Amino acid sequence: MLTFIEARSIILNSVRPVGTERVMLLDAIGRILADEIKAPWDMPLWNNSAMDGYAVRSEDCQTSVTLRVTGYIPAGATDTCIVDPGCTVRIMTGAPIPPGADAVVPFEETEEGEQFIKIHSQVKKGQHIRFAGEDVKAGDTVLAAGTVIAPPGISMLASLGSAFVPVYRKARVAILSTGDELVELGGQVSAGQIINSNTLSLAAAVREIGCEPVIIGIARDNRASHQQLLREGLNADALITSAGVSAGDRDLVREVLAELGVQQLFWKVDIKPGRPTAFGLNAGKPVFSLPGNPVSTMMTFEEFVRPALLKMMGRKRVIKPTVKAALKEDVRKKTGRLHLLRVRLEAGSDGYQASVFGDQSTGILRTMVQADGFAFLPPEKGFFAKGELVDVHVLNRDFEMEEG
Ligand SMILES: Nc1nc2c(c(=O)[nH]1)N[C@H]1C(S)=C(S)[C@@H](COP(=O)(O)OP(=O)(O)OC[C@H]3O[C@@H](n4cnc5c(N)ncnc54)[C@H](O)[C@@H]3O)O[C@H]1N2
Ligand code: MOO
Repeated sequence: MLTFIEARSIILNSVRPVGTERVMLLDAIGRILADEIKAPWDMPLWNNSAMDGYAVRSEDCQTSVTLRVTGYIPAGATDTCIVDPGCTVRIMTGAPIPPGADAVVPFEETEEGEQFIKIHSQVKKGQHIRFAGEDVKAGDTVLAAGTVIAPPGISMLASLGSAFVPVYRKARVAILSTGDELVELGGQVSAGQIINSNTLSLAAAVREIGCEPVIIGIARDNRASHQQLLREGLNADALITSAGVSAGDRDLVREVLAELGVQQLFWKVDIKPGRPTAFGLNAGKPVFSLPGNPVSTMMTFEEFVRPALLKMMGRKRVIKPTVKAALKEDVRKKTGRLHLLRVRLEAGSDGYQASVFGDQSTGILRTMVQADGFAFLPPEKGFFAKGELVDVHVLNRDFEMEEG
């Protein structure tokens, strides 16, 4: 059977970015830049003051000096005035440095009179001036292709006049649940039935990473229903199904996918949970068949589907960060399979600690709701002592934030 790493590699080697589009700058937040952005001009465009104060000629100010105030330049001024020897000009932060001046003295370092000011400290040439091009030079690459666009990137693009930005398109991801026992949220739940939560957890997970979920519905446990809805799902950029992939009598997903031309690349991975996971390609588009237990569905999404979808949207870093964490208690497991345990994390001065705090059965949703990460317990070992370091995939970093 395939190992976890082998299965994930097959998936990641099979997917490609879905394509690009241009969006308005504000809509680019959180998206991935598709082309590098070069600066069309210097930033700042001209030498300007970094302080509210006086623009001076530094050579005049090597000892205590009195200077005549001959002008005033606010930010945004278009006409400027020359600073002659023995003179100074009042200047505001962001205003252009006037000809003649080569330094700025902040108000606090002057003694201000009506028409004269006194400066007692020595002034260095260039002090408190922001020079043209000191931040960015025309032609510099300011954002590389593949950058996740965050507010600082938006600021840079706005400053350089980019109203529209080339980004990777959002992948459209079809989601199909399967099973006769399922009822849609809001419907009447009779004996033997359960609410279709997988569609919603998957749609939420898909949306959380910036893809567009396309909810296909529920395929019932017969061939015709599977054929109709799987075919519909195959129109999207990717298809995720849940349930119907293990050894049950009515586990039809793989069979019908094969009939529809999907080439299966693997079925079954040596992990717990998630063993019945299958993966295939339909004309280059990925098809993920995840096990139906809601916990297994979400864990296999996190570990197999999420990295693939991120790659399809142009992301380079797609695998969750791994930290080493010390187990807070002894843990036993069967040997033979890689086990992914839902753990809570604590960050202390000695590093991370992981507690296996709840029932790890795949039927227990509550443990999933409270987990900060998945601890990876390797196949060959059956006992892990308290204090032993294990690899943990961090689900989110909220546990490291402080209460306010
Ligand atoms: N003989 C074997 N039996 C099972 C195996 C096996 O290898 N051999 N694997 C077990 C494992 S592990 C898992 S996981 C499950 C997964 O099987 P399926 O993917 O075929 O899923 P189902 O059996 O249809 O459903 C499992 C479970 O999840 C509930 N479910 C399904 N869909 C949804 C949904 N959309 N929303 C909420 N809950 C859902 C379903 O009612 C079942 O309780 O198979 C084991 N058996
Ligand atoms: O692999 Mo199943 O996914 O153990 O619950």
